[in-house]
Amino acid sequence: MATTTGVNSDLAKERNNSTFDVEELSNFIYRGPEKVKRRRYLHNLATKDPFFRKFKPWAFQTREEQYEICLQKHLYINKKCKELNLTEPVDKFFYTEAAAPHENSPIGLHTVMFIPTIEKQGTEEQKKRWLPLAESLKMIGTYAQTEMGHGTFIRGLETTATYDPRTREFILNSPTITSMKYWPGNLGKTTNHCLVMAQLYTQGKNCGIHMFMVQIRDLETHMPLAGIEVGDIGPKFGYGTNDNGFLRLSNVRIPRENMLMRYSKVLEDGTYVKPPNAKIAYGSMVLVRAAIVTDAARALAQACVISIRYSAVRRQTEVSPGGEEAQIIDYQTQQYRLFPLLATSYAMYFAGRFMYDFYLKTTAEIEGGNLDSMPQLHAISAGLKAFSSWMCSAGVETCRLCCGGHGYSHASGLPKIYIDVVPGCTYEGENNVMMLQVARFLMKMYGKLQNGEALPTFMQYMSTDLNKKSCMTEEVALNCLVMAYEHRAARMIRDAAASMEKLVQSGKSPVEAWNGSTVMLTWAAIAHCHAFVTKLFVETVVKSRMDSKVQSALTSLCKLYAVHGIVENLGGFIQDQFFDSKQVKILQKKLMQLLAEIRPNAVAFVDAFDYPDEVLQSCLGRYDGQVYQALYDYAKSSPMNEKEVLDSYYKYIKPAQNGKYQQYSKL
Ligand SMILES: CCCCCCCCCCCCCCCCCCCCCCC/C=C/C(=O)SCCNC(=O)CCNC(=O)[C@H](O)C(C)(C)COP(=O)(O)OP(=O)(O)OC[C@H]1O[C@@H](n2cnc3c(N)ncnc32)[C@H](O)[C@@H]1OP(=O)(O)O
Ligand SMILES: Cc1cc2nc3c(=O)[nH]c(=O)nc-3n(C[C@H](O)[C@H](O)[C@H](O)COP(=O)(O)OP(=O)(O)OC[C@H]3O[C@@H](n4cnc5c(N)ncnc54)[C@H](O)[C@@H]3O)c2cc1C
Repeated sequence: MATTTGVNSDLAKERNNSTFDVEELSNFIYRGPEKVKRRRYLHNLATKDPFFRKFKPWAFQTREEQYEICLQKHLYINKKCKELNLTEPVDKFFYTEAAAPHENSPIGLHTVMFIPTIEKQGTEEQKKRWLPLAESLKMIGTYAQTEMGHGTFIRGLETTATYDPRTREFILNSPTITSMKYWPGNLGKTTNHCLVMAQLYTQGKNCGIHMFMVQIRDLETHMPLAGIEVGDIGPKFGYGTNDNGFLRLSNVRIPRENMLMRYSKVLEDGTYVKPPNAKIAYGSMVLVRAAIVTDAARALAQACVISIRYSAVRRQTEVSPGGEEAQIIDYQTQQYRLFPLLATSYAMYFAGRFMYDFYLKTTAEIEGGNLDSMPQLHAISAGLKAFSSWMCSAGVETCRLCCGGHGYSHASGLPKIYIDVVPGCTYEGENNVMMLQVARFLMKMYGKLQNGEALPTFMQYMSTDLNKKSCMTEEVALNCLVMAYEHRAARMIRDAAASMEKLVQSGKSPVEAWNGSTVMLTWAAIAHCHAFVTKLFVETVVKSRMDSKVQSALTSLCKLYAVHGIVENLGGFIQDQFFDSKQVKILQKKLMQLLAEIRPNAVAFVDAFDYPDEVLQSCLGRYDGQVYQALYDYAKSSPMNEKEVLDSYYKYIKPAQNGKYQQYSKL
């Protein structure tokens, strides 16, 4: 019988049975005890602040309330960050995730893209002019690139910015319905400025897409300015807190100084000066792609906390007649669905950590004028963004399904996490398109390999001997697992290249050959990302200093990640007999062993993520495991239960019971 106070006894037992100290693992995840302390301090500041608790729960809010409440929260967050002098992105991230969990900010684009784009693409003079206004929210901006007709193919954008040397102005226009800006976050009702990506025309020539600062609303009245039509695009799958918008520009004139001119320029007479690399203008997308990796990992980690704690508390079905009902976490099928996701959440956390460090290092080089690493940064960020958002979105959905009926309720907290993470598969570059960008990079690397040229370290696995067979023994060593992933990726890269070559030899043009091979190219890119993430996980557990018990437990989790990925994608690993059937059996057996090995530590692994209940906002994922009382309280708090008898009973049900349907004939 479950108790209704204190910590649920099953959950308490789980915590007693773990083989390692949870605090030690938290210290490892968040890079040391000081950082754990800091994170807790920031979480506490938010969760204990009565301001954030005064609103009704998100799931009970109308769309308009979702927007308005979230706006208040984020403006307050902005104010508090200033008061508390929280300037580091990591500090802001932790404070915000606790203050407004999975509630996409109506000023988010201002922070995540508008300000960074000015910082990275603006001249010193432009930064001086705009950044103080943006910091004080006098200017609230967004990143307006996508149009109704074009999101992926940005060279095909239709918005025009035509330079008029007589007035030294650009004239912006949306010449067609499809050229209307559509989707930019915060654009509909919140922002008064936006950075508009438009085709630059000067001296009668098209110079490609460039960024322009455009004021769209009056700074006092907030009314749209002349030539501007702007609004909210309406309800979406999620993101109700965000006013994604549309924007139509008709002969809007802006001064020449409003083109972002750090790299490309239009001189007063209209002369165009090229940037050192045309793709440098895509930098803000790279920043957000890099951030999405951590964001996706966080979503899956929280979903795992909820579903694994719930699985430890939930009992269902007598295993033997008349016996006690089992904890659902003891069903092997439940473990098979959840534990690999637990492992994936760790893998993605480490990938996010790597991505963040790599982004900072590479952009520092770019800022210093060395653009050599731009292609690598683009390939890695595009690949990890797509791989992580795919894996984590699908994983959150599986976590929800693993919670049975209660997972379908907003009380679980899982739908909210899902609708927040899944657009990551689409925005900042649709995932298939991003994988094809990775494939393009891989094909270049393959060409270099063929020419005997040096490859960057992370691509050197491509030179592996593809006739070699796996070194896998009963021990299932980590290095053999990494080699398997690298072998599969190297083979798929070669096969995709061969497919293109064959098509070219058959008389197709290179473009046709590419299009005829995009499925194989995508397979190769996914396999490459899978190998990259697996290797990173293995290196993290093998090379990092940490408590020995934590290391041993984390090694099992890492092995599960790698073994499960092979078993689930077996075709790709046995296509060239890399593994023989005996080795496949070893791997399948190992997978079951690992599930059992991880079982006693499952709750400890999720506890180590250290998410307070206020952040999870889940009746099922509570630290104390008192899920049933929480579900009951949640149901009672539903606005549908405020009245015992709803007005609709008198208006519709009662008349229908009396055979009266006249009210419908009025419609
Ligand atoms: C333990 C860890 C815990 C620690 C916690 C740490 C805390 C960290 C704190 C910080 C985290 C903050 C987290 C915040 C979370 C926020 C995340 C959520 C935010 C949500 C907001 C999202 C809002 C969404 C906004 C948008 O969607 S904006 C619009 C985005 N649009 C796109 O992405 C469009 C996609 N299309 C394209 O990019 C391009 O069209 C294309 C790349 C597909 C093709 O481009 P193009 O046509 O120009 O290409 P070509 O064919 O001409 O040329 C190809 C060559 O160009 C190179 N290329 C392309 N792009 C780039 C690039 N970006 N850089 C470099 N090079 C590039 C190609 O490589 C080709 O090169 P080649 O010719 O040599 O082969
Ligand atoms: C919640 C949300 C927030 C957003 N916020 C912003 C924002 O703040 N600012 C902004 O500018 N934009 C924003 N966007 C827009 C977003 O960036 C685009 O939706 C995204 O880039 C995908 O473009 P698309 O919608 O045109 O899809 P499409 O390109 O039309 O994709 C449709 C399908 O076609 C396929 N496809 C397209 N091109 C190719 C190709 N070359 N090869 C193979 N397959 C292809 C895709 O894989 C996909 O399956 C947001 C979108 C969402 C959902």
